[in-house]
Amino acid sequence: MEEKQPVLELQNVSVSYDSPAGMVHAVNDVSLKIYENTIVGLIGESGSGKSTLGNAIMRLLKNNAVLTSGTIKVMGKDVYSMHKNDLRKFRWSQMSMVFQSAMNALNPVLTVEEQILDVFLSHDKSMSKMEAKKRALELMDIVSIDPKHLKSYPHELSGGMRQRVVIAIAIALDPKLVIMDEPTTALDVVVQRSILDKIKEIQRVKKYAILFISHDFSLVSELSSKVAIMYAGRFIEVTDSKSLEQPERHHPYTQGLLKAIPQLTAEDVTIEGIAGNPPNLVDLPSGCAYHPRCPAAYDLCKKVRPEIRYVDGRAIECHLYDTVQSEV
Ligand SMILES: Nc1ncnc2c1ncn2[C@@H]1O[C@H](COP(=O)(O)OP(=O)(O)OP(=O)(O)O)[C@@H](O)[C@H]1O
Ligand code: NI
Repeated sequence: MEEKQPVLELQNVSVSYDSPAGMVHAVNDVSLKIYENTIVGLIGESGSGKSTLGNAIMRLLKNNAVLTSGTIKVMGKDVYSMHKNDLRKFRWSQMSMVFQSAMNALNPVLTVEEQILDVFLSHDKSMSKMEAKKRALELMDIVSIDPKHLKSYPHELSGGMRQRVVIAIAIALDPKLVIMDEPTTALDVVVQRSILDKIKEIQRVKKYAILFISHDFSLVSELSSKVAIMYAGRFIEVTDSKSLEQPERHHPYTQGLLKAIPQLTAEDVTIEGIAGNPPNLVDLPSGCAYHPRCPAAYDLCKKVRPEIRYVDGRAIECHLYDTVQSEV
């Protein structure tokens, strides 16, 4: 049987920033496939490389960043071998991103309607203003914003509404892949919940492939079917979300993160954080980058970087699991 084409395919992707302190190895050798109608979560501590990867997929890296290895394909097309003009059409129509803190980056001098119309009219020169206005109204309905706010300026809207506008802009052209970088982080819990429910609802209807970036483990595992756990730029584990209900047979870092989630039902609600800090990405530790913080680290971990092993269907980079099985 012919294998279904992934919407997003990352193959051994690495990204570095050129900085005065040296090369910052922000993303290191990550591989992942996301198929249509699925949400994959990407989690990791601050500075682990999540946004860099999102920006890399969109080919919107900062000037001092370089894709040092690997390929990024969206709908089978290599994003980095695309001609600039094709890329301009491809971006937003096939792949889009809700950028971290984007709700604070809406243009303050344009109304919501002007910003949405701009997306339609800049991508489809043949679209009439009438048609674009009709589509903007439909979008407002999808993200549940009263159409009267089309005439509002961003500062007149609440944070939750601005975030809905940003999501509306990202899905305006009905892309196949939507990257959402911490789309609810700055919002209070109630608003966060309503935005999440909205994302789930839109995803169900539109069958998007979504890469959902967050540092909130419980939120990500609720929303996604699969989760990639990033540490020092590497996917140290890629697992189905369901498996996260059991703390056994995961990467020690994943286990540390799981322990850090407050268990509201448990009698003992002490939260154990992970001791230590993430490594300096200019000068990564030898062997496994997690070894200085890992309670289970032994000699080999300091010397040799672990290859991926497949443990109960999870891809784990850890020496504790010594049998290197092939992917089944
Ligand atoms: N323009 C830049 N120049 C140099 N280094 C950078 C630049 N942008 C990011 N970095 C570094 O790259 C690493 C990864 O950053 P990135 O923003 O991708 O992390 P993140 O996982 O998204 O973090 P957060 O959860 O805080 O958003 C960090 O060490 C950061 O300091
Ligand atoms: Ni980020």
